[in-house]
Amino acid sequence: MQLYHHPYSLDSQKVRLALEEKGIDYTSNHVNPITGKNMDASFFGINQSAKLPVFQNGSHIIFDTIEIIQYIERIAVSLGGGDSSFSSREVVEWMCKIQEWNPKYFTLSHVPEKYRISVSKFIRQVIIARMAESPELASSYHCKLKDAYETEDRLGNPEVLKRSEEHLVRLLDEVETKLKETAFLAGEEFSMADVMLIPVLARIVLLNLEDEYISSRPNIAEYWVLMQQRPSYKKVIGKYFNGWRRYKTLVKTWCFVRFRSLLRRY
Ligand SMILES: N[C@@H](CCC(=O)N[C@@H](CS)C(=O)NCC(=O)O)C(=O)O
Repeated sequence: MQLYHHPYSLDSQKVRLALEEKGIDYTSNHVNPITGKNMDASFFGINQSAKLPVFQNGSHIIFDTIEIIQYIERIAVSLGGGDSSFSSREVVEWMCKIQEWNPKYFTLSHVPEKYRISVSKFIRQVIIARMAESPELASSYHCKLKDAYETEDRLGNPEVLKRSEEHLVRLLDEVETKLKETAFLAGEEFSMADVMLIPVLARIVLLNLEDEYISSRPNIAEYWVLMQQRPSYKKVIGKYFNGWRRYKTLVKTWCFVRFRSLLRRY
């Protein structure tokens, strides 16, 4: 089984947490969207949305995060390990609710403009270069290019950012109320609903917004401390984003983009 993912990608983190929690072995393939690796024809040819994660088991390829997690559950049940069961309706409802919040505009609006504009310009150049190399994929590359320009436009619209923030606040308020009653999001047991929520909280922390969104909600704050102690969290997220490593990962990616841009090597 192959997983195409990146440690920065929030949906990739959800799938990797599920794989770790269920104890499923897989081959890990890093595809960094910030350096435009998702636009390489070898990856883009099988996934013309260029989005991560992608899960492949033989000829079976899945692109949707929730579908991948449900497939992982089926594998775990067929292997019959310790914690192997299907998600209840309540768990699936929470999974869908969390997946409805798109972190894209919220994240980009908190990245300093200087970095955001350079990366966006770099990615557009990468798309143009890949389009010239693989003309048979030109129409799909063209869609990605259009998407990149639209993202920039939408980031200039305060309404878009306001809606994204309001959506996150509604979600967190609902989570806060639920965690007053139960230890985990969908009851007294850890579930795939928690797997979906942990990367959202980790993203908030990565953007230095913990005080505003987490510390101000005591039940989430307590839950977050516990979640960070799980081995799956440490392996999938903590390892990349704790202490100095957080800067190492970011600086490495930024240097790659700057260097390639200076050399005009896309
Ligand atoms: N297929 C995914 C989409 C996941 C997604 O939006 N991935 C982001 C990273 S978390 C991505 O790959 N963005 C790169 C791009 O759009 O080019 C789903 O479950 O909805």
